[in-house]
Amino acid sequence: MNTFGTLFRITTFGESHGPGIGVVVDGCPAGLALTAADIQAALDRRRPGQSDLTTPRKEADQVEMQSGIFEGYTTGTPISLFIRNQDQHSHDYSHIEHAYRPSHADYTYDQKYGRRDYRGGGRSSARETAARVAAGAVAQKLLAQHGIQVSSYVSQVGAVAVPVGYEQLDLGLIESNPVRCPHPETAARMAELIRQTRDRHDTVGGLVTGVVRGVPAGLGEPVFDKLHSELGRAMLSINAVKGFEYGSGFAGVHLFGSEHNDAFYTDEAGQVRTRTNHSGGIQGGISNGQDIYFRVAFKPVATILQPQATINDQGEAISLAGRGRHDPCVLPRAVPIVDAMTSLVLADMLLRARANRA
Ligand SMILES: Cc1cc2nc3c(=O)[nH]c(=O)nc-3n(C[C@H](O)[C@H](O)[C@H](O)COP(=O)(O)O)c2cc1C
Repeated sequence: MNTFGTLFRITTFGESHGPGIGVVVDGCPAGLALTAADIQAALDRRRPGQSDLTTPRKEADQVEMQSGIFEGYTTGTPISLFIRNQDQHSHDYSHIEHAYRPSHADYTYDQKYGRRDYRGGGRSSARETAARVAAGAVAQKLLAQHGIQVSSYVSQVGAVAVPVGYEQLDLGLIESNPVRCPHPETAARMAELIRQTRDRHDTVGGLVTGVVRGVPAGLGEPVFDKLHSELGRAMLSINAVKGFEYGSGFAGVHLFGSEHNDAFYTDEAGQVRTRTNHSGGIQGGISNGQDIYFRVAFKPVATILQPQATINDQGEAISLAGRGRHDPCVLPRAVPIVDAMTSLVLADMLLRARANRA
């Protein structure tokens, strides 16, 4: 399926080497102030060539708004956003026409479809995520109107990790460095590790931490499409993602119930709050009004500029080395993708919550 969401719905289309990539956003309410600049700002955070830490590939990623907006406001009709491909360099890909790149999607696409666009991976290319980022910017505008703020940042690259939790960070610093890590000392060490990895013609993975503030209690669904299961599905649908955890996550198994329980209290303003937030702002699949936070693990991506043993589509052993321009670490560019997928889930749940009570 190329569609995501229930009431706030997106369908993405396009390949890395076709005319472009696009998205149709269905179900966005009318009357939301929206300009191309809102969407462009998000795309500029994802596009290649932003710093020496990302691929030097140049894609301007200019968004064209083709429908759904009139005089600066959404009209309630499908919003169609298109991003033309510019820097395709098809000749970079001839060496992989018949090869199965290790840990990429070539073999599995051949098994499923029996044919594939080998130039840059077609639909398996993370270029598709540009469409999600464009749609996510629309969702983020809707959330902002309801006081919901979505942010995410790089919290680990390889073994270099931010030593404190998100509550102790100034999330206003995320854009203060090219790594998108709001802990400047750690960001510098991460940048150094990414440069060393690039110079060794290798790749390195890491973690993105997502934080959502201002979520009212009551968003989410009780059984299969719990708020955290939808967030997990959204994150695990991003290229190169290997893991998702929210709240205390896997580390919670080290605590006893007496330590893990989030005690309720009512604050001076009469708001229901919890003293700790191991639940990650979600209980029974529904937001409880506390911050939502989660972590997403990205693998070291597959294309490395050094020879690797693999096979071709005839099953013959070959040696393959990546060519061209690739990210040594996709974490800095993954941040706006995590923001987008988070915003899409929450916008959908916001609209669904309106249908919950008489
Ligand atoms: C922003 C971003 C950029 C990526 N760039 C590359 C790349 O340059 N080379 C590569 O091998 N994989 C890259 N990937 C990952 C592949 O798209 C992904 O590993 C591949 O489609 C196989 O899917 P899987 O890893 O989810 O199983 C990138 C992922 C993201 C999120």
